[in-house]
Amino acid sequence: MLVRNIVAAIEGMVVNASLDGALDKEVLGLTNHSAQVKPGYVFICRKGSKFDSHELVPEVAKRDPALIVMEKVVPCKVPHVIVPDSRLAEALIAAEFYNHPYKKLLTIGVTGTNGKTTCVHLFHHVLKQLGLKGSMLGTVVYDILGEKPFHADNTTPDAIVTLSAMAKTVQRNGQYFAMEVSSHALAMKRVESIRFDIAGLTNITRDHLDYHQNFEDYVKTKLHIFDLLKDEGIAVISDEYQHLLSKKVRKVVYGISTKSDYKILDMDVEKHKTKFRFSTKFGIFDCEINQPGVHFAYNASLVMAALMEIGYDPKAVVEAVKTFPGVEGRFQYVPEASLLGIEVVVDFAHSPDALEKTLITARKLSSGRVITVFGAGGQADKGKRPLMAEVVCKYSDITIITTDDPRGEDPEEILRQVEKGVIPGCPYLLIPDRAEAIETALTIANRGDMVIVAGRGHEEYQIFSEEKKIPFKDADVIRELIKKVAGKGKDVA
Ligand SMILES: CC(=O)N[C@H]1[C@@H](OP(=O)(O)OP(=O)(O)OC[C@H]2O[C@@H](n3ccc(=O)[nH]c3=O)[C@H](O)[C@@H]2O)O[C@H](CO)[C@@H](O)[C@@H]1O[C@H](C)C(=O)N[C@@H](C)C(=O)N[C@H](CCC(=O)O)C(=O)O
Ligand SMILES: Nc1ncnc2c1ncn2[C@@H]1O[C@H](COP(=O)(O)OP(=O)(O)OP(=O)(O)O)[C@@H](O)[C@H]1O
Repeated sequence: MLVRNIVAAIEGMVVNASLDGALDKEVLGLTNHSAQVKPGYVFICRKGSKFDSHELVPEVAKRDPALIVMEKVVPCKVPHVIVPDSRLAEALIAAEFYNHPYKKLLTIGVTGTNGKTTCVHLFHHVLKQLGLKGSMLGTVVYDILGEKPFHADNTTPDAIVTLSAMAKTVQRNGQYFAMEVSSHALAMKRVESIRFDIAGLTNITRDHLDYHQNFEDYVKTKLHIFDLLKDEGIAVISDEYQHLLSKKVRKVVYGISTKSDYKILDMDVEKHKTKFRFSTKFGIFDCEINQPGVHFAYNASLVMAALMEIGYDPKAVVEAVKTFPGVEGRFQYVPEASLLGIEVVVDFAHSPDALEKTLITARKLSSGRVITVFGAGGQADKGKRPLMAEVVCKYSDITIITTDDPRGEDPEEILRQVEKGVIPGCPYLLIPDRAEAIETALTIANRGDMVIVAGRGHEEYQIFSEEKKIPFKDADVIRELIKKVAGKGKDVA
């Protein structure tokens, strides 16, 4: 690919350019990080939250890049263009450089406050069961066809990483690409040049109001996913939120209400699964998903409605969902809890709505009390902290407020902000040390009680600050603490 093709991809937005003799130069790669610039690369400057890489233009210019894309003028002698929005330019350039790979794939994007990971893993699982090959990107894992799965920092990577992963999927004869699309990604234009066959919205409830100006802005940002549909693409949305989608698109509604095209009937939440009947234009099917809770029936319905709607065999889709093992840290039982005669569940719930859905499930399944251990993450929506405590108190017999990932904030101050939401009269404890908080829950639990350890799910490290990351996986810590508490001869009778 030549520099002229890259410049053509952003033609409408270039406000100034210095391209003498550069247009026929070969482009060998793209990057937005200075350390990765090699001769022949396009370097895209970005102003970030910590750093503005325009400052590095003089240094990068010495490495013979094919082109530098900037948002403001930094004098330099290498070919460069000035654009008003370098993140948008990055998205357009990446699509061009990787030859618009989304056109050759069944592309699936799922947004929503909660449930994205579950839905995307489920799409990946079902499509593989149906005999297709493809890739998946999300919070827990990036599983790119032909590569070893790995965990990455971002739920949704930048445009260069995403489009490169899509291109590899095409090269390796993959047929689909399923990805979580966070609201940050939509706002930062990481998926702006991708077009989806299926765009799903699980729900929009309180979260991320540190980043988005207000709830209206958050909703608007999430709904933008539906502007990114292919011509024949479908918008899959639950009955509760379908009224928000006024845009003229092929809308597929799922849920329990009569407004639903794909309707959930007769739901039955059991210890390890949720059973329901699914009424569709293809008939009524007996469905189940191996995770307990109404919310998981909703996630399964999004996936089934989407795949049935685009032509996959409904029976095969329903059967494939039944074999889904679930996602680590999403209503995950710790089997060793039977040593204490109790149930212990690890769940990634870290927003008021996710906590509510999880604790409603816990209340239904517990034959005894519900004891909840949770905290709030640092450097994230502070307004949700007391709301989380309110929900936990409402559904728990005992609330234990502890530390999540403080990410540079004072853990004790976060605890105090969470505590403000405690409903007067609710029994609660403040135990800053997470292991101690979990041990306390295990110690005070009686036979038949259920302990919910919420907030960190699959996560392997507790992040106190950029410098201080401590290995801490809730499920592993719980296993060790169960042995310790059982070893002390806790009477479970
Ligand atoms: C606040 C935020 O969104 N940060 C993201 C962003 O970093 P940034 O632009 O702020 O980076 P920066 O460090 O200020 O640097 C600015 C620019 O300088 C460049 N740079 C920097 C240093 C250098 O030596 N040379 C250089 O060229 C960087 O490559 C970057 O282009 O761009 C990085 C690369 O694309 C992201 O990894 C990083 O995500 C961080 C990890 C993050 O926490 N993001 C959160 C807010 C986020 O996006 N979360 C959502 C999920 C939320 C959810 O659903 O729970 C997500 O999709 O991950
Ligand atoms: N449809 C849903 N509605 C409400 N809560 C849900 C739903 N699905 C899952 N949850 C809750 O949200 C938690 C996170 O689920 P999941 O990882 O699937 O969502 P996510 O959108 O990927 O979250 P994040 O953006 O924080 O990574 C679960 O552990 C569960 O408590």
